[in-house]
Amino acid sequence: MTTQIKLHDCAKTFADGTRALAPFDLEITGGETVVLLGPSGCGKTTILRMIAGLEFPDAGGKITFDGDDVTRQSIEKRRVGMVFQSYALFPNMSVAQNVAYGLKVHGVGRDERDARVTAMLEMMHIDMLADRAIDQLSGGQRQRVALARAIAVQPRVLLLDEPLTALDAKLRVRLRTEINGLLRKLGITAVYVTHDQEEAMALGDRIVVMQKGKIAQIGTPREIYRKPQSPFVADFVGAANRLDGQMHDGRLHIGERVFDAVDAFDPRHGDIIDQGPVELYFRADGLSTCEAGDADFTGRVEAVSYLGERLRLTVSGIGSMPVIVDTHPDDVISAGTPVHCRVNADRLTVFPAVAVNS
Ligand SMILES: Nc1ncnc2c1ncn2[C@@H]1O[C@H](COP(=O)(O)OP(=O)(O)OP(=O)(O)O)[C@@H](O)[C@H]1O
Repeated sequence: MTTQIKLHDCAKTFADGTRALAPFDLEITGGETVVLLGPSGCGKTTILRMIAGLEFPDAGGKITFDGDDVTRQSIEKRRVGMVFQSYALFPNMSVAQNVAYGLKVHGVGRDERDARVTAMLEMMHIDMLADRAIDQLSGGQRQRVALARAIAVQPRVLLLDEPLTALDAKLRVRLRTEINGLLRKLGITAVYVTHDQEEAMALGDRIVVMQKGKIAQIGTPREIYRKPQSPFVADFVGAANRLDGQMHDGRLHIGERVFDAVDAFDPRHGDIIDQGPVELYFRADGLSTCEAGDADFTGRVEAVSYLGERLRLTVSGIGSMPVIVDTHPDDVISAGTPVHCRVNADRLTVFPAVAVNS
């Protein structure tokens, strides 16, 4: 059984007058994992807390679970499981007691409780830690306990607020993979808050990119990555490069060069940009190094970083700011030398220049 969540016209103004969220609509399909992604203070946690029943939307907002109006329902009635950045475990109870706690509160009998605790601990690979005290666990182990505890009560919805932020990078990636597997296996509806773009891509069926209390874009990881609808989204999901250009009769001009196969779609109006100044956003794969004869531009290598599977060049002289270009890790290129680059026009995202600061 999976739960569909709908938020309709939900805004949030706090008692001190802070407008944390402008009115928005969001539909989460049963069994789906939706990731709320955005910089600090954009309203991610506030949305999560509204779904949990820890905050209520301003008058006029409505939240439903499978069509049932839960807008004013308390957290206890909503049957949500929550996992936070800080583990919020009971330090004076063992691992097993922590996981059993919610079941006890829900009136689950002893035998069933023991069976479920065992199953949860096995699922999270912490069955050998059942009798340990919480303060004898590593950060990663604690977060596994927190997950086991949240899932044990078979919630309708699982809410996760930056659960991996406190962990080191390697553990974060490992636990992220495990959480991903777990969410697929359980088929539970999940809402996951993070400011980490990579984590959002890895976990989300869909990603909701937030900007200053508003939804900037909703889409699959692929859509968000390849078709960002604003410079903000492009920038936030890692399009570090920017060039200025001009559209003339549907063709893209960058300096002296002209490109035909460019998807110059204005996301604000839904029409094609034929004319006028544009800003181009792209990742390292928007440019490739090449022979002089194939080059669109020749720049100068400012810095070289060896990243193992690729060599990353910082190149000046192509636009007003240096651009990042990746090349083969075995290439021998040193700072201070000229480099020839070809534009991969299908990797560019084009925005009207006027949208840059919006
Ligand atoms: N109880 C409150 N009273 C007043 N303002 C609040 C309250 N809780 C949050 N805010 C404000 O609402 C805005 C959104 O906060 P929220 O915690 O949802 O952001 P966030 O995107 O989750 O940020 P972070 O990643 O830093 O946790 C912020 O400006 C925050 O300061």
